[in-house]
Amino acid sequence: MADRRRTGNEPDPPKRAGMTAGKRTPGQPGEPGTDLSAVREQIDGIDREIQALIAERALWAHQVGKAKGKLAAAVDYYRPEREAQVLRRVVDRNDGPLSDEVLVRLFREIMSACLAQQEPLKVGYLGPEGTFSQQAVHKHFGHSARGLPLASVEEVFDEVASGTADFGVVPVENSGQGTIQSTLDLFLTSPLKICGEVELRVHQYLLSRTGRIDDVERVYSHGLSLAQCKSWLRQHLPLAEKQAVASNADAARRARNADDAAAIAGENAAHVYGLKVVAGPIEDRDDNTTRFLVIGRASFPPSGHDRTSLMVFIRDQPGALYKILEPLARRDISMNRIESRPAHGALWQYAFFIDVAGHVDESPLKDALDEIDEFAGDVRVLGSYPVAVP
Ligand SMILES: O=C(O)C(=O)C[C@]1(C(=O)O)C=C[C@@H](O)C=C1
Repeated sequence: MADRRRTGNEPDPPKRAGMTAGKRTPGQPGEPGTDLSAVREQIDGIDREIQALIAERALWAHQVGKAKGKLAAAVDYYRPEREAQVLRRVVDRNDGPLSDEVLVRLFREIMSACLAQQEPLKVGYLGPEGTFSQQAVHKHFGHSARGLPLASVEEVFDEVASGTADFGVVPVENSGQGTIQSTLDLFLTSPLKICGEVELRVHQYLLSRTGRIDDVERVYSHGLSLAQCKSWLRQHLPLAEKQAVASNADAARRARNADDAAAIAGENAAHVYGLKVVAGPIEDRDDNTTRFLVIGRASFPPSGHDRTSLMVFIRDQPGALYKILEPLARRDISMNRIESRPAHGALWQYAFFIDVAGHVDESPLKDALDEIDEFAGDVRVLGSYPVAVP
């Protein structure tokens, strides 16, 4: 490819050319039927159009960058609310044959590449490479973002807070195992904001060097992954020793060093660590899904379909929680999560993590929070962010 680095002085993006000449749709009169070379000619023509349109879109996205003015860094060009709106429109327009998920993935990659024209985003996650957290980074930010594998979820918080990473992606709950308390607790002392959520269907695989189940005497994995495959393990490897380690990728690394060991991890860990798939998917529930939060240093405007995470400190007094929840209920604001954790620093005080529908800058949530602030106090908004697009 020719070097087309941006100087900021490029001409305005070109006017759209009409590009549908000669295009046919399968099943319509005049289409080439099953004549292979004629069908491929159609595909070649469409590819030319797609490529020209992607290039044109990239020019416009760069123009948007210029419209935003001279900003400090790549992170300032990122607009999660706008990306969510673009993706929701993709889903609304979709009449098949490709699934919503596939089209969303393709458009995310296009936006990711468009944004990286300014400079790729740096996104911290629980490493090493090959973890589900890394998959969540790719799902949300596309492959043009630069992933920073870190040693712990705590380190992800630290690197985002210090500015080394623009954003971080941290696991917060699993459909079968519930909330990951250790992640929630980090919000108690962190100033960071939640600016997105990612839902990832998690498929677990048993991986080993030999690929033979009869060789397996030890199984390594993250504690949560072992729990997600408990029945399968009981049925197929009842005698093997189960050992919880820091991450699934760490498990894969260990399995690489011994013929009698196996790891439970995502299928891509097999490629990253040179292991064979013994069995999979082996998760007990076929809807096994992990929800991740995107953490950053800034708040973003509404996208039209948002969720807000609140942290509420409650003293041990009658009706304290009711006073917080009543203004929400009276306004029909739906609440899809409430979780209590001991508040750090004071004995028998609790922090409630509450997820509600809506954005803090919009009614009715804004009015409810104003009322709660006046009467109940001690409510921290962890962030308002677009509801995950599939
Ligand atoms: O619309 C914007 O603000 C853009 O910067 C363009 C664009 C896109 O490619 O559509 C790129 C990055 C942003 O995160 C959101 C959208």
